[in-house]
Amino acid sequence: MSMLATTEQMRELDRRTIEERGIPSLELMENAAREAAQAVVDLVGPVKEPRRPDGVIGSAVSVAFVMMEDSREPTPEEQREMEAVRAIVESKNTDPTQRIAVFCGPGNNGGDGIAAARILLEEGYRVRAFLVGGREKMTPDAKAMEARLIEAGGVLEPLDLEDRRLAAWLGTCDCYVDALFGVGLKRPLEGDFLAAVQWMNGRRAPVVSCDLPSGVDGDTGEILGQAVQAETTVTFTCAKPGLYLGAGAGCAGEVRVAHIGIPQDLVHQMIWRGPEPIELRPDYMHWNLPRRPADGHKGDFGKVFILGGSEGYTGAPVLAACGALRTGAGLVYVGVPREIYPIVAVKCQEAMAFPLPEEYDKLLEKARSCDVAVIGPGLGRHPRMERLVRSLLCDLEIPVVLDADGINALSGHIDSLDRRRATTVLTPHAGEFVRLTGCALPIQDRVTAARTFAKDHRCTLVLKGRGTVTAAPDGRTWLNGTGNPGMAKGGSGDVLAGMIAALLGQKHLQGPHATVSETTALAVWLHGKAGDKCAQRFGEYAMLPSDLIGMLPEVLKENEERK
Ligand SMILES: NC(=O)C1=CN([C@@H]2O[C@H](COP(=O)(O)OP(=O)(O)OC[C@H]3O[C@@H](n4cnc5c(N)ncnc54)[C@H](O)[C@@H]3O)[C@@H](O)[C@H]2O)[C@@H](O)CC1
Ligand SMILES: [K+]
Repeated sequence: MSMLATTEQMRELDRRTIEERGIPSLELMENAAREAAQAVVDLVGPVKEPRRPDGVIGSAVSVAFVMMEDSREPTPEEQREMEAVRAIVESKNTDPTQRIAVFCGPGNNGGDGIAAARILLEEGYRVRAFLVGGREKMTPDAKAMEARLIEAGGVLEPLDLEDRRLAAWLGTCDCYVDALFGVGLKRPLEGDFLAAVQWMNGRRAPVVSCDLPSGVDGDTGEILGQAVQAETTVTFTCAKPGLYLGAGAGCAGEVRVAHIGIPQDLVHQMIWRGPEPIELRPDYMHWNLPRRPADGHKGDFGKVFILGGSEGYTGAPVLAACGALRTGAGLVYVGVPREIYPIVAVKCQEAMAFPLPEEYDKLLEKARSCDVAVIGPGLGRHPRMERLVRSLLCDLEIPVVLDADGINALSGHIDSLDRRRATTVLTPHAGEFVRLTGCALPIQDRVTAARTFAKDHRCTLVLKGRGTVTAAPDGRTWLNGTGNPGMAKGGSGDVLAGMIAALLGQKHLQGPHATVSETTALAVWLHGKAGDKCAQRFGEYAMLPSDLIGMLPEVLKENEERK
């Protein structure tokens, strides 16, 4: 399922499941815990039986000796403590049964952790569950899970990281479960919570996070204080936007969506058919690009008009043109300033470069003869060019993809966008978005920022970055899960602008269900997918935006409808 739920929607969904459908909250928690426990088992493997010693764990033993901060002789009591710590560390050799530490917060996320601890204990793992924060804050469900844990022979201990024996045991763990906070996180982590997060992040053993990596804002991906770096995040019922946005995406590891017994019809009613759904990716094509009509000719697959380029930026319009051609465009025209025309013309094979005519009307006529325009790649910020951009926006009745300096031309002139009679897709990165709107950096809630802009200005807004957000004027929103930091290089955006235009220009791709925004989100997904394949083949350091274009045949072919 690719629908995402906000933290507020999740709370409402839980509430209605319990109150209206009579499904006990403990049952939901038990299911959630079972899924989290399974993720732990997947990481650490089946329970190992105790076996004979086969040597000393060298690196771990040194833990015992770090205790002495100066070089004085240890007191007898310190000596005993060191021996005890050493014994704990060495016990891992005689008792290889996997050790799991579960860090539980006071809320229901903590309840999930306590229940997961019991399940793992019953399976035979060495498990210790720790409560972080005061007992007085524990929810009734968390307390009920504690009672079940005790019944199963376990105990919920307070977490004291100053306790050297405890720290030594924790250091021998094979896996940590992070059940500090889920959708109830309200403010930055501090004190014992922060210390627990830092502890987990400082170890090599993997972390399984319940619902969200603690410290990640589920709606925005913002890090509140610090956040757990998870190996696996088992998120319940629906994934949350914060798992794909910004820094949160970097903390989530592998995201697994676990069904915990919330009725599907309720999920459909509240999330799928909710007023402003957020999707992880556009699903309408079921990941198959429809076959090109057999009798189609080049005019049927979209004529793309590109306006861009300036002295020093001769590559940008060419990258956009190649991106468009490799995404199926029928004909691509590239209009560039006369002084760089000879350079651009040499770089173009299939695309048709032309020098910008002196007369505006001639340029307008040329653009009007096309199905879609890309305005902006490498255009520069000369006032004359910015005026030209605004005039074209006003006069052109074909869809326009506005990128880079095309977007900059709107700052202080947003009315040029509002007056448009045809569709506009804007593709700013954070810096361009800030210039356009005057909002402050960093943009904390990128989903809301993109949505608000798209609704206010009746356009499609693609806010690029980790977890690119595509927002439609009707409130629908897509988050993108593909892509990687290797794409953060000048030129990647030009390729994307060309790709979006190519898909918008191909009429057979747009049926009753595929809106401009949805098609745009598809281009974003394909672009990221090409990036991921480039990262695999060339590595994130070396891959180039032109490699993205080179990878498009593979990506598109994989997604073409099979014969
Ligand atoms: N019945 C339900 O509602 C279910 C809830 N589930 C789990 O419960 C979670 C939601 O539970 P809760 O609403 O109790 O929320 P959490 O468990 O995420 O946290 C809420 C508690 O943390 C405190 N808190 C928030 N930020 C803090 C901070 N920075 N420092 C210290 N304390 C802070 C709050 O005051 C509150 O006591 C979900 O994410 C999910 O993991 C699942 O068990 C499924 C069923
Ligand atoms: K968590």
